[in-house]
Amino acid sequence: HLTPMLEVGKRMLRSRCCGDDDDGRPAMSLTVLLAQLPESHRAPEIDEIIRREAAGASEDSGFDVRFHCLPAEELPDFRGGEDFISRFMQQHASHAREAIAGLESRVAAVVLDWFCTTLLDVTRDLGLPGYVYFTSAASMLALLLRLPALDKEVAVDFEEMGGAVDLPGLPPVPAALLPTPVMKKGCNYEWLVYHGSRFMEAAGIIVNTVAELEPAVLEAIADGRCVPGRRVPAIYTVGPVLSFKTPPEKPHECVRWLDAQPRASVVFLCFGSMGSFAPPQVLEIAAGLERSGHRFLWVLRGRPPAGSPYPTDADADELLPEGFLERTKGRGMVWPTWAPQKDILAHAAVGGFVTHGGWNSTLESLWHGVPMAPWPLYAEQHLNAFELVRDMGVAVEMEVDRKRGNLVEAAELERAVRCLMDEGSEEGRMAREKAAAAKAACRNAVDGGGSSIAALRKLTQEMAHMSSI
Ligand SMILES: O=c1ccn([C@@H]2O[C@H](COP(=O)(O)OP(=O)(O)O[C@H]3O[C@H](CO)[C@@H](O)[C@H](O)[C@H]3O)[C@@H](O)[C@H]2O)c(=O)[nH]1
Repeated sequence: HLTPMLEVGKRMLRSRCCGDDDDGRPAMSLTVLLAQLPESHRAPEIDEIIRREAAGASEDSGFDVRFHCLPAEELPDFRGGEDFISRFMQQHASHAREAIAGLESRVAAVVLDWFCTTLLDVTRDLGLPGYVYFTSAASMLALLLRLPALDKEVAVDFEEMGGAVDLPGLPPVPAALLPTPVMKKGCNYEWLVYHGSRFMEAAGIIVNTVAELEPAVLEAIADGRCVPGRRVPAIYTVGPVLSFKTPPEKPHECVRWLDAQPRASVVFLCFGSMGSFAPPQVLEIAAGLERSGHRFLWVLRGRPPAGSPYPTDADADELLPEGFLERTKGRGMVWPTWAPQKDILAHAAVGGFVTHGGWNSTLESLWHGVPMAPWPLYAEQHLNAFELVRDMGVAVEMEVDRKRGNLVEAAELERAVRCLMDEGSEEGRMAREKAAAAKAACRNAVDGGGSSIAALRKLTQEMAHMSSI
């Protein structure tokens, strides 16, 4: 959530719509408030992002960007995860209030990550407009906006209800493809219902999507079809919000390997910041890739250690079938740790992407016109996969057995990879065409007169206007 949100902030500054001073410097600055976990629980990556951004942000955008870390608090009880972040945010509310009230510059608006809607109480008390930044697709936003009403209509678990859920702007969504906490009304369910209702109090909702990618869902939200009878906050589609760093002088090993492969010949497999598989599933993937005959670049991670959601580096020799690396030498590469996904998707040798369907990965793939085969694992990824295949047509379908821990058998992976990559595959051809059109839509959106630039401009103008009242 952090990286795209920072990028949005920088883009808002860059849009220079809050009126330039005479010397040409913009009058708008950005302060990033971070609620911190105690050091014992902090991911080192986060500290690294803060350090890097704090050092480079102002320089690379030429604007005033500051970080303000709120004092670390004792952690609320994590049992079950339910409401954890909301309670965490409640603990930080007074710190956030003090920090915002104590800022030297006049505050135009506060933008809250969508997990932090609890802090809308603070912005209301301070008389400031509170916007919500939404990190996922408009389809997920539509579901969350509709969830408080849906919750009253459906007394049982959605899973038990079976059938499909009517989500305006999308084909009926099978209940079995709803995000896990919604489907089972389990851990975090109440928390999602809570956010869905609080979104309605926001001054506006900023969404990391592109108007042209999800037109029907966005229209349904704007028309009030998700929350009948109430005025929905303005939606600002500002995506794709991707931050690109200048590639390193010495290309990454994965990129150098891709340099030696023919155009659009490699299928890339990567499963986000938290995706990893149990050893039996790894064997199925290996068998499927081997039998498909296609070239592949596979980011293989090891299971997370106890207490952490993040995978470890994989021990490829231990996990892979005997002789696999030998047999696939030359046409396959297994990368056992974090990979430079953006640079890989940008490479001309990549022709398809087997992805967990996280929204950032999806946008990165579409930005480069790479068609996908989604393999959803958790969060809202099943819904994303449904939208990518059934609505946008930028992906081919892969059968994922959700009842058996999102299992994909070797034969099914082989079929899906062939479908995505074989030259003669009609389904693959269609997905490639749609992905190419999506690429054009993404690039147009952030071009001079594009929809995302226009939305950013409108947003910053609105903020400037409100702060001057
Ligand atoms: O080896 C890797 C693995 C991941 N990435 C990057 O990590 C990010 C992953 O983001 P995303 O695809 O959104 O997946 P998650 O990290 O799983 O993101 C969470 O947040 C997303 C946005 O809300 C949701 O869509 C997801 O379901 C949720 O799991 C992307 O920028 C990738 O390029 C790498 O660079 N190298």
